[in-house]
Amino acid sequence: MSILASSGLEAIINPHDAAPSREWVLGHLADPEVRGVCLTHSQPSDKVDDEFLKACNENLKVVSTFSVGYDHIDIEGAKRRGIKIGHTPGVLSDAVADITVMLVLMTLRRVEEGISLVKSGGWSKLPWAPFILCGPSISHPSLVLSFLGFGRISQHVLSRLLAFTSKIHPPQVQYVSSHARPNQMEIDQQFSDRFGVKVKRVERDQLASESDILIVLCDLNPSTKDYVNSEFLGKMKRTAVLVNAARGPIVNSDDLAHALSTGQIFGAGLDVITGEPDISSDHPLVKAQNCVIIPHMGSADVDTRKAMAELCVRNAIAGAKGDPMPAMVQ
Ligand SMILES: O=CC(=O)O
Repeated sequence: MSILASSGLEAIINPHDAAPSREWVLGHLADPEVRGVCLTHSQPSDKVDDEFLKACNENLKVVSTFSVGYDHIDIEGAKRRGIKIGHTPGVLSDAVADITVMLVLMTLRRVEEGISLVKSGGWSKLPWAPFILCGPSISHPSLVLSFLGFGRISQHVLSRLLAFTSKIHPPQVQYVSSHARPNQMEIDQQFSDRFGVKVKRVERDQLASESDILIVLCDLNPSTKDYVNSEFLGKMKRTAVLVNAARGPIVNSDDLAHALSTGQIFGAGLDVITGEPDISSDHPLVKAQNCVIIPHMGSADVDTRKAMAELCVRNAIAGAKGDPMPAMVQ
């Protein structure tokens, strides 16, 4: 029996194999029989804003998002109305870490350029030379590997990347987190012991100027929006690569496009981009040969999506019944 069937609750399911209209969503929210709603982070119909919250009938107890991120939800507004929020942390960490590592390697090794060369028929015209299509080495002896945000997914990425970096000269690992903790040295020592390399929290300037590989995996919130802007990019090494697998607006797209076209940084790998999914083929970042862009598919493996679906539904059922939710946003 499915989790839903055994819950004794009834579900109203979007009948179309496409995003529902906003009207359809808002219309159902008003129904006093509706106690909870499952939604995603990627559809305009699913934005939990003032309009959404005002449409909710007063018996609605829970909004459960099929995502770990919840920047599409007005958390404070929901709390004021007594609505709990569920999300899907943990179950997607491996899948997102896999795709992040893929973007790191593709960006360093100029795979975007290589693929376009083959597809455009340009390969046979390319004279071979020792440094043709070469990029910075991931096993470079003084590699600095950095993270903007060092939560679950970043830590999964670090474990994977350490399989590629030099064993003789291990990389230095640094990260920025929202604020230093009183026991920061102890925390960093625990990370260092766990990963077998030196891990330390640094400030923004150091993150910008010292990174060879910078991976963005933090929440989008007012303090991280446009965090990577022209001033930040201007401090980065010309050989550095940037990977964003978190949310588009953390990296300013215009500033990144400029940094890539002027050689201010070596390359970028993006699973997310401001304005997605409405990104045209003449967007400067899409056109940039030193930028790999994929359409926000970090968690897109079958087992992960099944696990996310299950957690999302379990959160909704528990929230609707007033039971403790498996993964509630605090
Ligand atoms: O971006 C994906 C998610 O938040 O799950």
